[in-house]
Amino acid sequence: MTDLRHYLNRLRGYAGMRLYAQLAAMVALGLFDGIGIYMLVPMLGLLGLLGDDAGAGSLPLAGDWFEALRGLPADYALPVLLAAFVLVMTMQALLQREQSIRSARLQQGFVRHLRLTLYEALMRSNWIFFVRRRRSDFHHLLTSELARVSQATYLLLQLVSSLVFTIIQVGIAFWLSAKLTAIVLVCGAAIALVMRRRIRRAKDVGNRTSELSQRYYAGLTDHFNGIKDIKSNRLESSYLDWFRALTGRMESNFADFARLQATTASLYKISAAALIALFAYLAVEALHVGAGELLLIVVLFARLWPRFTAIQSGAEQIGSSIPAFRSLRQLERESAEACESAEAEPAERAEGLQVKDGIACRHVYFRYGDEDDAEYALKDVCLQIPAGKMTAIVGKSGAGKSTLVDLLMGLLEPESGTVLIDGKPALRERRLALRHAVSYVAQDPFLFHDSIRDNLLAVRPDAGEDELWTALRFSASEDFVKRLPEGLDTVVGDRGIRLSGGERQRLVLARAILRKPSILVLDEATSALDADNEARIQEAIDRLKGTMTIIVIAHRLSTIRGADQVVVLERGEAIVKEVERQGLTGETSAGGGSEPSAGAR
Ligand SMILES: Nc1ncnc2c1ncn2[C@@H]1O[C@H](COP(=O)(O)OP(=O)(O)OP(=O)(O)O)[C@@H](O)[C@H]1O
Repeated sequence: MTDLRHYLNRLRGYAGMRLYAQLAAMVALGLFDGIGIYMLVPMLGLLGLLGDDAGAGSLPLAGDWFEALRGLPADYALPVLLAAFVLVMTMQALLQREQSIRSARLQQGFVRHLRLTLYEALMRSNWIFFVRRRRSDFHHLLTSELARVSQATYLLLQLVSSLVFTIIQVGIAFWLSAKLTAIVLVCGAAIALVMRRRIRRAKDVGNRTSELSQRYYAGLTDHFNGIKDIKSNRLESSYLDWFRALTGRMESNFADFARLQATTASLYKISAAALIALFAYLAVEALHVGAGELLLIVVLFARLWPRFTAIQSGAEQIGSSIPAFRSLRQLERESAEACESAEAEPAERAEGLQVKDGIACRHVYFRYGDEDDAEYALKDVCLQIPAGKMTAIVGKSGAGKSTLVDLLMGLLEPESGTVLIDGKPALRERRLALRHAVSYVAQDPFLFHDSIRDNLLAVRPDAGEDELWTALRFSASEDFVKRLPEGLDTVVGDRGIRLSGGERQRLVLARAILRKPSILVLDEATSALDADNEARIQEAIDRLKGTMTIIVIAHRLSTIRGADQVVVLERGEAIVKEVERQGLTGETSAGGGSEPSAGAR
């Protein structure tokens, strides 16, 4: 119930007055429909299908109309009534059309609002939020779960419309015959009470649907990301088995829901038949109701009963979709808690913070888990990254190199200790401003499924053709891009799959340089290059020294040869080595682990 309340509040908050206008239109539609039915009896009377005493004369209000119609010349009465009937029905149809369009707009607008709010909250979340979560869950929520919420919104609007319609028609029926309507309503209420349990069962099915589709998305994302490993290790059959089992569970879950709905529909049909029999018996034998009144009540309830069924089935479906809204809300709440920038960055700050002296760590501790016994990835790290110089970070795999770089770039916050930018603590605002000035080239370079040109322009849309080629030249990519059949307009494929690892790395490096950063961070950025290309890039990076702060994570000695200082990390602890200008010799292995011969902590 709480989830439903939150959902309704959210819908009301989004739609505001539009929701009440929709409700008013629904009321008007119900009234028009009721008037249309009400006109049936005078019509049938004028057609001579009902006897005088059993016709409109016995109905409230209709008697006056009927008399007025009878006052008209005989040739005009029926055409006037029929024309009025067509007019009422036309107005109802036009209003219905307008209401359907507005309802669809409201539904789509609401779903877009949810989509946008969640996407924005995710985009504004800090890095640790992403580190601790599965990416496929975001896809799942933003696609499949949102589609379920969209469906629930559609059904909710239908349900409200059915409810309004039903209430109005029941009101009319009451007015026509309070006794008969009371009988039908008592039976209806008894049935609704019995059916309540079925809505709860629908909710259980909905919970299972959320859980299964989340697994489905997570599995698919993992499998297609790792498809090369699967194919090369001939693991297809075990993944197929997993897929068969999960889709089997999804199928039976869906079948459960279909069974639930079909049973509900048949229960309603059976009870409708029993009710009509009881109703006819009581009307004729006990209450001695007139033919006109009986006809109207039968018409009304014949139209209303399917609405009861629709209300029940709509409530079941909404019940089964509400868990999707709950998951959405939960992620929204969690990402709001992890929000690092509440509002859009002012344009002037997009320039980025220019680091003059350097970035420093003072007794920095960091760990990924928030449990007490979680291992520290960085322990008591003290170091200074001087501005305009090149610092290399080396160490064994898992020593904490990427974590340290993430802290220096302001992506992560230390658990204790301080990161200082030009001697001032790197508080949130400064960290965000710093990131505008950073270009980061990851270990696993990422390219969008787009042309090379668009991949480059993604970081600097205003860059001219000359600047693109200069950046490509810098990263030793010019030759291979020129050789591609469509040059800069060649589409690189999903994550750049149509290029070799080394080509991808060089393009990402070109993109990083194109941004003209004041801090360039290279995380094993040349690991996939051959010696020749690496040497060319190394020379280019050497030429950058003095113009920007360069931080490189490296395994190869060749990569750190030009560094001004080397930070050796070992199990999260850092040792800093000043390097003689002539470069590093074999005394320090880039794999880390050797004792420092000089340095400061
Ligand atoms: N997302 C994460 N969640 C939990 N622990 C993590 C996460 N990322 C890294 N770690 C842990 O933090 C420690 C440091 O990892 P980090 O990636 O910084 O090492 P690294 O020196 O960059 O390694 P490599 O050279 O293999 O990339 C490791 O023990 C690692 O297991």
